[in-house]
Amino acid sequence: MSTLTLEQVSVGALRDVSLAVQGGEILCLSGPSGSGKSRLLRAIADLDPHQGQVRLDDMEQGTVPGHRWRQRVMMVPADSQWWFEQVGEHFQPTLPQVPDALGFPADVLAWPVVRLSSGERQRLALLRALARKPAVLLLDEPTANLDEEMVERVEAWLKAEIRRRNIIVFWVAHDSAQILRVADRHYRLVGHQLEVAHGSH
Ligand SMILES: Nc1ncnc2c1ncn2[C@@H]1O[C@H](COP(=O)(O)OP(=O)(O)OP(=O)(O)O)[C@@H](O)[C@H]1O
Repeated sequence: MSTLTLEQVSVGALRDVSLAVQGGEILCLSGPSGSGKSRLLRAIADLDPHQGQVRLDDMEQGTVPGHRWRQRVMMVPADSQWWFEQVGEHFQPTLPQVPDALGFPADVLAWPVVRLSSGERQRLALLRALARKPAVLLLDEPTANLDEEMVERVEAWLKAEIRRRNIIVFWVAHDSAQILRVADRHYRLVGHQLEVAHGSH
């Protein structure tokens, strides 16, 4: 089972974050808007300059090219990017099974990207990331654009996939009910620190 280790990571206002997360574990991050949650995810993905070390098992972030690191340590930003015309083109070479939990009709992979709503983009971005078999998933508010029923469906699907594949997960969330449902650990960004959230389990 893989382990992601952060040693004294500092980015923006956040100082000296040291922790380790195991495969299959979901670490939720919450905190006020602008406190640095996305920046921490971007640092872990090697997308933002930072201090300190990030290691996936024996692979040091600084010793591999960024694109190779991100094949293993994959960020799903709140606003996903799509560069081909059709949805299915983003899933080459192998088209995935689209799980019922995502609520799409069978022909979704043939849809043009321009027709996607923000919630559809978000659900498909999660499917796209999982299809690439990452060791680590960095999820930035992965259900922010979904209605209440879809939030719980997507959450349950994601959680099952994370457990089944032993993926290491950082999950930025604002909703305390969601955090209770999905988190194995919960940290809050407070000033310069990452603090264990009260009631964390
Ligand atoms: N590359 C950068 N250089 C300097 N400042 C930055 C950079 N990227 C983000 N910031 C600033 O760092 C702070 C934290 O931003 P971040 O996007 O991590 O917040 P957040 O906690 O994810 O907020 P939200 O909940 O609103 O998404 C913000 O004040 C933002 O303007």
